[in-house]
Amino acid sequence: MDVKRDGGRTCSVSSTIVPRVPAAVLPVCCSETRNFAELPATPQVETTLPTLLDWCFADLFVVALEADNCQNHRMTSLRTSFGAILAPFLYPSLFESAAATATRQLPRRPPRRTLPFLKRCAYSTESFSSREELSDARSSHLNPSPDNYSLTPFADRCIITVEAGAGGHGCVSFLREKYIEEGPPNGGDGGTGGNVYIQAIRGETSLHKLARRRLIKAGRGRNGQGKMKGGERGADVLITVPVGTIIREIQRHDPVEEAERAELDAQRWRRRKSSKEEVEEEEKGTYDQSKWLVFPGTVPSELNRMNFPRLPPPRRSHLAALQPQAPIWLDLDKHMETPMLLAAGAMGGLGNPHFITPNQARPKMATKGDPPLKLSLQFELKILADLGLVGLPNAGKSTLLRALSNSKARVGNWAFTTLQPNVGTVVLDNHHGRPAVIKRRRDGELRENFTIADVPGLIEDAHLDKGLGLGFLRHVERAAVLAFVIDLSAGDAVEALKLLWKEVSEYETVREKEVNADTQRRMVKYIPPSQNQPASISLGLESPKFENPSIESLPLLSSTTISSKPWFVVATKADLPDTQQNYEALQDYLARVHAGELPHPSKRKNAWKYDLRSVPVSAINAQGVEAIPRIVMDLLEE
Ligand SMILES: Nc1nc2c(ncn2[C@@H]2O[C@H](COP(=O)(O)OP(=O)(O)OP(=O)(O)O)[C@@H](O)[C@H]2O)c(=O)[nH]1
Ligand SMILES: [Mg+2]
Repeated sequence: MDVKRDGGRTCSVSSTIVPRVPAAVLPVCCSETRNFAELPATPQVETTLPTLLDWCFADLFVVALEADNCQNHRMTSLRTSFGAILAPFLYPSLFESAAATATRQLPRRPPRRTLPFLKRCAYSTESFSSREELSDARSSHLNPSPDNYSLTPFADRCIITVEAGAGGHGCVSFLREKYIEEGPPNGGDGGTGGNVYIQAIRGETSLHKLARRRLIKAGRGRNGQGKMKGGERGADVLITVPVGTIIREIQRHDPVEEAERAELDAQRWRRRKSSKEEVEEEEKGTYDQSKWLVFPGTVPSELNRMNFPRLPPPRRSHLAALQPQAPIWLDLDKHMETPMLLAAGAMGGLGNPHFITPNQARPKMATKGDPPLKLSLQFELKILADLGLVGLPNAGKSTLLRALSNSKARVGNWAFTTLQPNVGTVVLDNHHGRPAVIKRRRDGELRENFTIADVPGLIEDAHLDKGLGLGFLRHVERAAVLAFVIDLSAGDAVEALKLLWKEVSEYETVREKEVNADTQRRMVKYIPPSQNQPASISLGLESPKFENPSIESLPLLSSTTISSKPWFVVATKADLPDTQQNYEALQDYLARVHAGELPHPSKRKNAWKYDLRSVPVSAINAQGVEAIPRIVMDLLEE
């Protein structure tokens, strides 16, 4: 163990050997009763553990713990450095005796579970007047009762029908003025329907608001009016989704596309007509109630005599060019500053002035607004957290999340306490303006925080959809770094790690198959000549069509596979007795995997094993967790 002294003012102890002593006591004692001058005089001395413990435990507890209002700067610096390293679990026997001594000597002090001076990330000390209060607050925060949690509504999948606004109808109207008995037509066009936009924004964390709605419909355009007044546009709709949402099209009903197809068929049909009369006959339109509006009060006999022109060709609004190509496949993995058009509103109908012909100066018909584009979309949220926690049920993932962030995830001593993912944010500067870890993002921006996703526990055969694990593994699939949370008190840690990797690796295989199937789906498709055509036409020579030759982008090949992500192990419950050997075995295993002596637990070839680290923590006491932000920051850069 190295004891470093810096001019007798500050002191730090660094060691891989962690003494089993009440961490609250040790540094405080040192600073209060014995000046640092009493530490061995050489700047860096090798000192034996018993020596240090003797020195610390001589008779110093009472004084130290009573000194609650101590402002000693040295003590503060000591707190941090000792607090960061003292994880009293590797020497249970020493701890037993030390703790017993401490308990004997402390006068009338209720036993405390947590250590008062240990700093926990993102946990402000300012709101607590005394250290005891702070200790109690931390204790209840990290070891809460099962009903002390906040449950935010959460949904990560939903299927929704999105409908753009229908067009408003055109108007049949004539000018009416004094002395003008039969004025010219002046019916306005119908308004265009509202558009549906989508935007991924950072603040959202769940799709539950969308899931409740089922149908999202933009406003219908208003009908045109007399005096050439065009109808008002329909109201637009904006769908906001969390960053990390994937949108897939399941079904589409595009009336304009159908009309275009019908129009194309009709054109071909006309081209083949032999006699001119037949073509002329065809040029004349017929009354179709779903397409035409006639002047109010027109009786059926009059309707029969009316000459309806051919319907105008199908139209799309100019905005439709900005719509994503069909079939929609969007991966909104970045915050969007501006919304993106999902479905453009339908065009409004035409007013009666559009149908003036030399033979018909006062047309008594207008067209109805176009029906809207309807899309059935599947939304899937894959949380984009920086760190994903993977662990067996009851391993202590949620407690770890609470220890690192201000999350109020549910904690309970039974499996499957967590039923939905929780995302916590670790503020690196601890809200004090001084960054605990200074790291920059790739774009040069200072990294002030990182996010952690705690997902329900995995069980054996989770990849066969047992338990809750598989459904939620997609949330860690997108995490930049993975933390495998292993309970040291629950049997062989190495076996637990292998089991977790097996499930993760199986899930990866399932995902790869999905991607391959998707690639197949997006291959160029041969479409035989339209089946709607009359038999006589389809017999003719028709050039085959190829649908979507290059419109659709292929699935993201750049997304890193799970096994190639950087990972580390968080060994929890290290405060419990008899966990030391288990941890040592785990460390040994990781070292051998790193050295290439043992295969990677995922059994995959290009799996990441460059800097395999393990952190022993006691999340319930917030011990050892300080090392995690640093490791995550290092690995995020990989
Ligand atoms: N002694 C000790 N107990 C711990 C520690 N961390 C968690 N626990 C306890 O372990 C139990 C399970 O903790 P959780 O955080 O709910 O575990 P989990 O992995 O989130 O469990 P699931 O959500 O069911 O997957 C709780 O009773 C915690 O108090 C620790 O470091 N030391
Ligand atoms: Mg949990």
